[in-house]
Amino acid sequence: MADDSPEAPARALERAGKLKKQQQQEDVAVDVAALEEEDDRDDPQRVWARVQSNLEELTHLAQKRREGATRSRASIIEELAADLSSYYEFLRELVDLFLTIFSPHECVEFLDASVKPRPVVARCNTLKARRKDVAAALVKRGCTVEPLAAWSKVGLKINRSDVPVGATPEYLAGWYMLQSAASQCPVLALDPKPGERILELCAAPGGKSSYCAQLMKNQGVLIANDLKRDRHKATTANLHRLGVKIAAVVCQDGRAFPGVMGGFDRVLLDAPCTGLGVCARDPSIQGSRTVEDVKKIAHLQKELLLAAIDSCDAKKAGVVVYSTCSVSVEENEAVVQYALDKRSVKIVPSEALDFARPGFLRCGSRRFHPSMANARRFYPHTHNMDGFFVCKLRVLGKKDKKRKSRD
Ligand SMILES: C[S@@+](CC[C@H](N)C(=O)[O-])C[C@H]1O[C@@H](n2cnc3c(N)ncnc32)[C@H](O)[C@@H]1O
Repeated sequence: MADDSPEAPARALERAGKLKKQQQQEDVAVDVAALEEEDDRDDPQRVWARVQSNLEELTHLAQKRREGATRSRASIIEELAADLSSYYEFLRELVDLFLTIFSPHECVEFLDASVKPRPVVARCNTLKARRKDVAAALVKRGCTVEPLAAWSKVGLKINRSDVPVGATPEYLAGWYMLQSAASQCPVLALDPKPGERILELCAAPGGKSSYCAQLMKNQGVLIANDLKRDRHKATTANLHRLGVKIAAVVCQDGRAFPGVMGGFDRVLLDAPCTGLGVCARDPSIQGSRTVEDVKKIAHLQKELLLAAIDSCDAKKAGVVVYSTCSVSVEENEAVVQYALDKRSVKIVPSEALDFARPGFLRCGSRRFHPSMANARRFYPHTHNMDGFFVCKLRVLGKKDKKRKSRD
């Protein structure tokens, strides 16, 4: 029966008000639940647990399918990539890129090692001191040191130090340079000899150039070139401190270098790159580098590599070493393959670097020359070194080879 008493409108209003309030409370309750759910999903512990369970599921996918599981490999990888991106704070597109290089399990190992610092390494400068003297001086200053590795005669790993090792009197006197283990490898591949003409095309701040001068025993000619004038002060200061007497510091765009000087016995191209192998040193890389950056820089790297080859003395079968501190295939194997297609060069082994992983012969739909196995890849999770790529080329003849097929 309809309520037509005088109080009816007031009661109806009150009822409506109560209903509205109840509805609002329910809405808030729903939102809080949704937020809690979302927070829980992003909770690092839960994300990590999901990563582990997805890796487990991928390992036993066939068996799980037989037992009735219905998730596809693609959907597991999709969730894994999203979780890895949130857990390690890498852009999602970078995680996708790493998943084209590594298996899912290895990708997790790589990311985990990538965000942890690498050991501090002193490269002893044999132009001024012996390794045992450097070691003794550092120990006296409260450092704990050990030889870097069997492949290095000059590296010292500094495990603990009570003093800033970049400011000791021995450092200032040029007895050693702080240089990561991986950074020393391109120079070992180049193998410069006393009396030779050596070019480093992208040399600032001079870490690798000074190592070249050391192996050349300060005999020969060393050109340390870099595009960026503001970086030259650091190069000059380092070369001076380390007692290098054979270097000229030059400021040219490396792409135009063959028009400036040529006829070098060996050329090192330690190319500008995205730095995807050295994220621990610069954490901003993981949240800012994009796949578009990789493409752009690969274009520059190809131009620089052709210029490095053209700066060599083709008659003397010159040597070019190409290196980057990136792990992307686009900046490494693809750049070298471009040079193989455009110039008369072949990839040769870098014997000193046998311990590292071989370059890729394929990645996704890309195929590379079989000799790419002579290139070397270094990773934080396998070698406790920066992510690096090193490839040694021998120049076979004059430029502009028009290849029809890969031989
Ligand atoms: C990876 S760093 C070189 C590090 C150096 N080899 C060392 O060991 O100390 C790359 C260098 O390339 C230089 N660079 C960038 N574009 C260049 C270009 N077009 N020509 C020459 N140098 C360039 C940058 O200024 C940067 O110093």
